[in-house]
Amino acid sequence: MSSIQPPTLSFEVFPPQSPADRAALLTTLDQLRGCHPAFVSVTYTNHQLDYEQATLGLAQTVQARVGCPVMVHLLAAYTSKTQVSRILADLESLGVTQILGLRGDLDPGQTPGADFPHASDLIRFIKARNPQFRLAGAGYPAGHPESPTREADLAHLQEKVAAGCDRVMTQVFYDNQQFDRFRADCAARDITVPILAGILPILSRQQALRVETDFGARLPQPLRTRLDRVWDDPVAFRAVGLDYAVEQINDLVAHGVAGIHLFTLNQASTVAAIYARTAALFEK
Ligand SMILES: NC(=O)C1=CN([C@@H]2O[C@H](COP(=O)(O)OP(=O)(O)OC[C@H]3O[C@@H](n4cnc5c(N)ncnc54)[C@H](O)[C@@H]3O)[C@@H](O)[C@H]2O)C=CC1
Ligand SMILES: Nc1nc(=O)c2c([nH]1)NC[C@@H]1CN(c3ccc(C(=O)N[C@@H](CCC(=O)O)C(=O)O)cc3)CN21
Repeated sequence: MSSIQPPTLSFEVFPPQSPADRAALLTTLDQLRGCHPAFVSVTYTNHQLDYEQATLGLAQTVQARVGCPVMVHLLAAYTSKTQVSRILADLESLGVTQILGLRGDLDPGQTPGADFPHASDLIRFIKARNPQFRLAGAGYPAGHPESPTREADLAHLQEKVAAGCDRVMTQVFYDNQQFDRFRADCAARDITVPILAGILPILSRQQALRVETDFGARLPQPLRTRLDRVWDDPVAFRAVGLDYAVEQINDLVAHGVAGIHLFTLNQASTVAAIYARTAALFEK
């Protein structure tokens, strides 16, 4: 008998911006309920939205509709200590116990605040104020685009873990060997917390271009070749992207990944397509 734990399966959703988007999201949440997620994460990537209303509002909806634990994203760069303290109190009253502590993307038109220059500063602050929260931090299999070296980036990740993260969630990636190297590098630095692999299926041409420019991911040549062949056929393109994500997940699980975190982009059809082909791999 193998005593190896099956990996966890978790999902990311984001606050909708229109009534039509909200309706689609609710369908997605109903779909997620049937996937028995270990948790669902709720982003805050749009600074135009009110955090309490958008992220905390959606956190409540997920709790009610999916019935699983929620992890909220909290961004350090534009948030003050006073705001974080208020948000932590709100999270406590909502029963949300998990936080992904990020610096977040910098907006060229907006000067970041001085309280939390890096994610580790936010994570340390939360742990000191409220140790019962479970914190996660972001990891970069390809290295963070702003980091001078991969080494520097790993040192910063180590700092986040020392500050109190009990899990690492990776940036999207398409090269599993890169992920395996990242895992080995983490282990060599005594980063022993579970590393959850962030998976974003490439379902459109726009997405293929975007993951490289915005997220610093590299598309390996075999994937490029497969996408190139269907470049002008959106339906076939989507099928290739889904196939690749399923292959990627299978291979990561075969290599003992701690968990898969699927970026759903709030699309029920994406969740359904991936889950139908991978459900047996995960803990229930
Ligand atoms: N993975 C995810 O789910 C999401 C990720 N993001 C990412 O958030 C990124 C930044 O957030 P985090 O990774 O949480 O930020 P971070 O603060 O850990 O790292 C940001 C950059 O600063 C560097 N850095 C970290 N600590 C440092 C220190 N003490 N001294 C000098 N440099 C240091 C890092 O190496 C990296 O280049 C964005 O660029 C974006 O990629 C944003 C939303 C969601
Ligand atoms: N640098 C960075 N910023 C992030 O916000 C971020 C990451 N990395 N990595 C992990 C996840 C992935 N995120 C993503 C991934 C894709 C889209 C995206 O393609 N959005 C579509 C709209 C989707 C829709 O509304 O259906 C877009 O065209 O912007 C958005 C956020 C957010 N997270």
